[in-house]
Parts: sequence; C-alpha cells; structure tokens
Amino acid sequence: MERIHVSVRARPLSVEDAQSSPWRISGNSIFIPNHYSKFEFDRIFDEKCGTRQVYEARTRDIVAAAVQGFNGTVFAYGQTNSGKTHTMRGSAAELGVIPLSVQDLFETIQKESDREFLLRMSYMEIYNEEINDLLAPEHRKLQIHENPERGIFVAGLREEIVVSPEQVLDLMEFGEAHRHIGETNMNLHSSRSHTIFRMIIESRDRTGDDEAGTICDAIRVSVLNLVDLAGSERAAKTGAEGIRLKEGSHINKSLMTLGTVIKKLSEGAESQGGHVPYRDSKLTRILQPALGGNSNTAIICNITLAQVHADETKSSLQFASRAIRITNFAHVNEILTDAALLKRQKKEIEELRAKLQGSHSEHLEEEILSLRNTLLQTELERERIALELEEEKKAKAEDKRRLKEQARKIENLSTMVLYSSRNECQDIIQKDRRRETWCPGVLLNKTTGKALAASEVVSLSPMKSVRPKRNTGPLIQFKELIQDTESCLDPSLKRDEEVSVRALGGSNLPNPSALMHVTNRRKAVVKQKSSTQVKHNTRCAIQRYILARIVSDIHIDCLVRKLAETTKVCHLKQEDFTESPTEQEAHNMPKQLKDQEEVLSTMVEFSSDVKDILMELQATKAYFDEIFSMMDELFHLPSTVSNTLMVSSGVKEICCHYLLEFYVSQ
Ligand SMILES: Nc1ncnc2c1ncn2[C@@H]1O[C@H](COP(=O)(O)OP(=O)(O)OP(=O)(O)O)[C@@H](O)[C@H]1O
Repeated sequence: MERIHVSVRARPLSVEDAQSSPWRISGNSIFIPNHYSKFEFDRIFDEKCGTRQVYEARTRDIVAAAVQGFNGTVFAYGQTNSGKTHTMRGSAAELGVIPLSVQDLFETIQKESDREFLLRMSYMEIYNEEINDLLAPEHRKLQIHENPERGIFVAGLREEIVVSPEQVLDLMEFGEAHRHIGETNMNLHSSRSHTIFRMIIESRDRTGDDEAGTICDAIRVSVLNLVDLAGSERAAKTGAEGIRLKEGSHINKSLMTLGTVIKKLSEGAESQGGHVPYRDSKLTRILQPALGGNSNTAIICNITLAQVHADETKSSLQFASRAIRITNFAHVNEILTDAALLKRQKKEIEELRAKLQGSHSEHLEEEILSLRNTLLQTELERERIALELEEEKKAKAEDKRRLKEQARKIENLSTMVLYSSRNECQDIIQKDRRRETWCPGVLLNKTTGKALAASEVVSLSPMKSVRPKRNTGPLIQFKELIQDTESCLDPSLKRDEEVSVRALGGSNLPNPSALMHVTNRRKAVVKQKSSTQVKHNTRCAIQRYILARIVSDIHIDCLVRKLAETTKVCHLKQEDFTESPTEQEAHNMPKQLKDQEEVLSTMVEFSSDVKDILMELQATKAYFDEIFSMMDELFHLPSTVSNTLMVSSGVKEICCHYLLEFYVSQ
C-alpha cells in the first residue's frame, strides 16, 4: 500500500513575472505570503531544477519497479503552457521523463541477467474524447474494454515490440507526428490532446534447466504509463475559438472528471463502497488502475508562479494536494500458464517431499504414538460400556427372578388360604348349624354335655345369627363410585385415563386406573398407593374373596343338608305314627306332635330363609357376572390398549378387591 507521490515543478519565468510573483517556495511547501494558502508536497522543484532531478525524485523508482513486475504511472498535470510537455517529452536540450525512463528501463533490463524480457510499446492520444493510436494513425476511435486476464485495455491498439531505446524514441517521434497540437494565445505548440506513452514489460525467470523442468514459467507483466496531459485553459486567456474552443472544452471536461475522481479517492469513497466516476471520461477510465489501484503512481504538477496565473496555479495545487492523500495497492503481476502452474506445483511438491524426508521417522513415530493412545482410550471405553451392560443385564435378571418369586409366593399363599379357609369355615359352620337347629336327639349341650331336647334345639336355632349383617352404610353404585374417584384423581392419572379411553376406541368401560381408587363406601380422598401397597391389598382382597365364596358355598350346603335332614325326620315321624303306639308313647305323643309341629314350623321358616339366601346369592351372582364381563372386556383388549392397562398393574385384583368388599359388606 503506497501513497501517490506528488511533486510540483515550477517553470522558468520571465524577469518581470519573477519579480511580480506572489508565490514563495520553502522546502517542500509553497505559499503566498500573508495568505492562508500553503501547500505541501513530496517535492517542489523550482525553475532552476532540471528534468532529471524531477525524474529521479520518484519516476526512476517506478521504472525500476516496473521491471520487477509492478505497474507504474507518471503523469504531468497543470494548466496550459506550464511545461508539462517539456517535462514529459523534453527537448533537444533537456531530455524529458519519457526518454529518461526508456533509457533507464533498458539499462535496468540489461542488468537483470536472471530474467529474460519482452518489451512492447504503444502510444495513443485522447482527442476530443476519442482514442487514437499514434503508432497506427489509421486506428482511430478505439474502444476501452475490460476482462479478467488483461484488465482495462484499449482494443486494437498497436503494441510494437521494442528492443532498444533508440527504437522506442523513433516510434515516439513517429507518434508525435500524428499528435494533435495547436496554436493558442498561450502556447505555440499547445497539446490539444492527452497522450499516453505506454511500455509493456514482460519477463520470466531464465535460471535453471528448462529440460529438467526447474525453470519456472511464470510470466510477469507490468505496464508503465507516462502521461502528458493537455493543460486546463481559459478560453478568455487562450483566445480559443472554433475547433480550439471545442478542444479546450473536452480537455477541461476530462480534467474536471480527473479532479472529481482524485477528490473522491482522496475522501476514501472507494474503500467505503462509494461511487468513483472513472467511466465519466476516457482518460480516467484508462488511468483507473493508476488511481487508487494496482500501480505505483506519481504526479508531477506543473505550475507557473506568474502573478497573472495565480488562480490557475492555486487550482492545480489544490488538485495535487488532494491526490497526495490517495493510496494505491501495487503488486507483482504474474501470469501462470497451465504448464507454468504445473511446473510450480511440481517444484512445491519436491520441496515438501524433501522436508518430509528430513523429519520422516520422527513424524511417523509421533503419529504411531498418537494412534496408539487413541486406540487404548477406545478400548477402555468399550470395556467400560461392556461392564455397564453386564451389570444392567444382571439387575434385570434379578428383578425378573424377584417378580417370579413374588408371584409364586402369592400363588402359594392363595392356595394355603383357600384350603385353610375351607376347612376352618366348613367346620365352624357345620358345627353351628347342627348345634343350633337340628338333631334334637343327637346334639349335646355345649356346656353340660347332655343331649338337647327338641324344644331346646328349636330355641337354639336362630338362623339369622349365622349371617350377622354388617352395618357399613348404604351401598354406592359402581358408576357413581367411579365418578367420585375421577374427581379425586390427580392430573397425571387423568391423563393416563384419557389415553386409555382413547385406546378403548370410545368404549364406555371404566378406566382401569380409575378402579384403583374405587371402594364400595364413601371415603376420604384416596391417595395413590404405592405398588407394594396395592399388591398387599390385592393379596388380602383375593383371600377375602375366596373366603367369602367358600363361606357362601358352605352356607348353601348347610341349608341344603338341613332341608334334607328335616325331610328325613318328617319321614321318620310319619313312620312312628303308622306303628301302634305303646301307652307311654301314646302319653308322649301330644308332646312329640307339638315338637314335630315346632320342627315343621322351623323347617318352613328355614325354607323361606333358604329361599332368601338363594335369591340374594343369585343377585350377587348377577352383580358378579356384570363386573366379570366388564373385566373380561378389559382384559381382551387390543395389544396397544393392554399395554396401557398393564401400567395400572393389578387391575383385575383391584376389581376383585372391590367385589370382595362389596360382597363382605352384604
Ligand atoms: N522547465 C522549463 N525549462 C525551460 N523551458 C520550459 C520549461 N517548462 C516549459 N518550458 C517552455 O515553455 C513552453 C511551454 O511549455 P509546454 O508546451 O511544455 O507546456 P504545456 O504545459 O505542455 O502546455 P500545453 O498544455 O498547452 O501543451 C515551451 O516552449 C517550453 O519549452
């Protein structure tokens, strides 16, 4: 990144002009005493300085950089008759910047033994906003194009290959002959066009063996522009009319665009994404790379210190002071052909291979170590996961075993309860029934051990005491209980219930999870029990259920047997009547008949009692059937639903529990 180099060159003055000049030069500053304007530049050359000095200030370096592959641009700017052409082209007495550059260029190339060069030259003018080829005068009105390979270029412009400074200068002379020069009041040989002298420098490395492929085919291409601008002018001063006036207008217009571009660039418009009007003139478009682009650029601002041109000088100095703030980004321009690219890559590979071989074993060892570490870590991780899996498997197996064990225990317990209940209850009930109701001649008094009389037997037959009724409050309807339970459920259970209902496909069956909270009596809000509690309750419920069933069966059995015995007694009595009774027997007959009457009445009463019990049992059975059918529906659901139901474990048991509670309460 480099700033545009700006130098100021003041042309010699006549004695009169020198005396009246308001300008003063001090070092690199120029100013008018007692005036606010003071301009500072990289270099200021007074009228005594020669062109070589001006050239050496910066242009020489730019030429040297161009040989190395950097673009370079030097242009002379200033009002008409300020000495631009004198500075750039020079004269017979004093060489200008262009011839000096050409000489230097060839000299520098001669010194560059490692590279081989190809130089081309072009010379063009921008006259009235038209580009004319000065080396091929027939090539007029050339167009400007741009492409990625060449950048901005003038299509059709002749480029002459040159091999010596003399050849260049000859061609330049040829071009000058076709340049538009006109006479004005201010300059007998006024340039009426901007001229751009261009050297295109191509070079490539010629060290190494081409056959061995060690030569790098990268080609450096740089462009050196040496520009002699037409001078800004005032028609009043130049007295331009007609064609001159038109020329002057175009000159001023393009210079104004140049001024705008310089101003914009100096304000940082391009870096801030602002618009820079390069395309507003052919001059700025061609010089675009030189202005804020890929180029080393220098501006030589030609001025006259005469009093009469103070305003124009001030204007030129303002332009130059803006240009000094512009920075460019010059870099070596290298073109790589496919072959060159391949060669370069081969070279890089070879270099890398050499480096690799140097540190080969060490590098491999490190790599192996790193790989081993990674492998070890992976192995450890794998073992850890396998252990975890094994433990998990064991835990699962243990859970399974525990569950099986519990199921087996429950089964055993149920069986035990079944048998013990049956035996116990049967004995008790049978004893009770016989003692209290039947067998007047056979039964013994519990306390005395004596046989009981029939009247005693009858008096001891309160059948209803066999089924003492529990006053546990009124029975609540099953559906009502479920409704109650719903209101007690917590939201999570309600959600479960909703899922179940959906799974049931809109069935009206109660949600099994709701059954977990069902009791046959109104109670306080039941909290959700733990699974252990539920299991425990379930076990008790099953036992109670089985017990109750057994009791019921025995009850019925007893009643049936009683009936049979009663019938038998009646038969016996009838048989007794048919035989001729003895006197004693005749004497006892009324009492026996009375007893028999009592027995019969008891039997009748008992029969009605049996009837009641049977009816009640039938009702209970119907109730059971209803519940069981509901349970069957529940347990024959699709697998998706049964999965949901499985969540509420022990549903069936809970139903049994409810049924048992209901039954027991009866
Ligand atoms: N430094 C100088 N030393 C000697 N003579 C000079 C110097 N500068 C300019 N001149 C003379 O001044 C006259 C005008 O100079 P020149 O043509 O170079 O001006 P210009 O800026 O190119 O004008 P224009 O813009 O009209 O072309 C020429 O005769 C030139 O020889």
